[in-house]
Amino acid sequence: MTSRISKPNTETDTLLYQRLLSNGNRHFVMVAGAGSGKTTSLVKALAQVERIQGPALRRNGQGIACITYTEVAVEEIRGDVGNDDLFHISTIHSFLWAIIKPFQNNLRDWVRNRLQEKISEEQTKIEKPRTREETRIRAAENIERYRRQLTEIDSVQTFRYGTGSDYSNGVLGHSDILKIGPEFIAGHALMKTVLAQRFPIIFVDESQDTEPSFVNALRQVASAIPLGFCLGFFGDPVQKIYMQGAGRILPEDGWKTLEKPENFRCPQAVLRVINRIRAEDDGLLQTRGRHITVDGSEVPVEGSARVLILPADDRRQERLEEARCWLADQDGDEAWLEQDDEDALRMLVLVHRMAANRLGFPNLYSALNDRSPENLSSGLIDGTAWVARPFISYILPLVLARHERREFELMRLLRRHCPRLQPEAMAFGHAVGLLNDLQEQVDDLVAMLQNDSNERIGDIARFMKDNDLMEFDERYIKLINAYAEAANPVAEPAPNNSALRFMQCQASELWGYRNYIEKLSPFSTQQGIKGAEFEKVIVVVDDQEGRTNTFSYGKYFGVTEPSDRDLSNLEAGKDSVIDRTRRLFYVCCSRALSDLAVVIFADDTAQMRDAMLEKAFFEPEQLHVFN
Ligand SMILES: Nc1ncnc2c1ncn2[C@@H]1O[C@H](COP(=O)(O)OP(=O)(O)OP(=O)(O)O)[C@@H](O)[C@H]1O
Repeated sequence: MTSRISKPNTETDTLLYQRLLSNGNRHFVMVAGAGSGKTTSLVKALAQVERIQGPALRRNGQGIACITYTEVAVEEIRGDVGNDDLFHISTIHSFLWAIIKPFQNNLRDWVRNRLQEKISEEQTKIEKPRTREETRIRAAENIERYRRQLTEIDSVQTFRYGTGSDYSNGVLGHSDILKIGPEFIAGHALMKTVLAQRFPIIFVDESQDTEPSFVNALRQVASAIPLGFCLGFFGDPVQKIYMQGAGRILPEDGWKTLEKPENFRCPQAVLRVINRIRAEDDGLLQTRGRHITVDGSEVPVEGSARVLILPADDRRQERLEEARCWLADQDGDEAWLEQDDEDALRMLVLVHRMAANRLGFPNLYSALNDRSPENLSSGLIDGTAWVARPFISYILPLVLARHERREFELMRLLRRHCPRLQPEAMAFGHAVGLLNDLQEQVDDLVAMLQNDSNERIGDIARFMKDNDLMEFDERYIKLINAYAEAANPVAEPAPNNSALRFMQCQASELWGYRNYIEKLSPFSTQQGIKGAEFEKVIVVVDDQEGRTNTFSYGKYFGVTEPSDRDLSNLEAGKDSVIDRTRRLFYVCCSRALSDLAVVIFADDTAQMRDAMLEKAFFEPEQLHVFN
């Protein structure tokens, strides 16, 4: 990661400082293209405020809030400004949660109303004459569940924030927080005052993808408190990649619009490509490009931008590796083969499933994703799914510690998790014998989790339970028993068998999964890398493997027929799958600091080449077809 804070000031930075220090209306919208230094302006402004107003703000117990879209982006900003607690840098969700958490009674009321609302929705389904019998039965079951939850929430002590909602156990999910936060801010005058007092400056980065309801709630705070409070949005409408994002933020009267014409990140070859991509959208043409200092003078970096078109057959994984070898060979640059260095190379895939296939955990992915409950599917992505947690936080680290002979870590993990090492259990036993037994069992575990082992995840869980190596909760014990009793592998995914399907996966799949969530692999999703930058970027385009309703590279490049719905959206000037895919492609291509390669898997490689020639984003000699 390059340090943003030390970059020279631009004219816009100076305008922004002046605005922040003024006594009048300080609200603003900064809008500019990729790599134009919006986040840089943001972190420099944070540092400037800290220098000038920091002591006073600290004395008053106040802070500066900086809200952005992904954890990656939070880390990027933290990397620049450090961990100064004057700055409250967070994702939208954690920001909202920090604000609403103290209002526990209001949260309980909200959940009660939400459940009543859900009951009425299900009731309406039942009452509709054309509703199918099956749906009616399911709706009745849901009503019963919601009614039960209504009684259970009364005994919830405190509500917490988790990945998926589980009201009975006091857990509010991502989507709840996004609803509650803006509602609370917009609906309570006191909340607005408290918010502005606690954070006299609120910056929102990646504002194009921020929930409109949250943007509106903040607008309301800004109108209610025109002076002494500063609301600043930083964004680029052409980088909006989430359906629900606010897009372009229109300034209110008195707000200032700040623009930045240059791109500081991309080398010339990439800048030409992204300018051509953008020409089909708002036509903004960025200038300059990345420069480096050579012999004391600033020179532009040329970089590279290539397209590799490969057949979409069942050898994709090998073909991607071959493509990387080809690039390394062409450039005489081994960095194309990089596996570990996060900043050197990133391969951007459209959906997590593509990474799962390539990293060797396709079944585990399918078990927790396909038709699975929301808490498992979202927990799959960040490693917090309850079925996976013991493996990620204890079992795999234990095996690694043993394998790598890190005895201290091994003991630390066992002391923390193994019931046999708890003081009350130790009081009656023979410590040396116990430790020897434990060592042997951990060795067995290492063998069971080897790549060529045939053990299933459920076998590992049973081993842990039978040998009292870990304390499982009741839900997990039920699952282990269900695994032991299930004679055959589950064939069809269904919401109630995801956890069992997870148990039935090969245990060795856990390693690829761990690499993925611990970010030890060079893969990221195309949506997950907003705000970030890497020396080399490989954008993997594969419509077959990464089928989604939201994006279609085939339609965007013109090799897949648009549907009637796409055509009518286009005709009506509505946001279409083509617009969305273009914006995603723009975001991906604009991440490269030096070299960009777009690897396209195509059914018909010649047709794809023609389509890319027609689009004319890349120089014709930079299109390479491999059959
Ligand atoms: N004034 C500047 N002079 C030189 N380099 C700069 C300047 N401003 C930003 N940069 C560099 O340009 C790159 C892009 O900056 P930054 O990430 O802030 O842009 P951004 O507009 O937020 O990008 P995006 O919207 O594409 O995520 C970074 O490597 C940053 O260090």
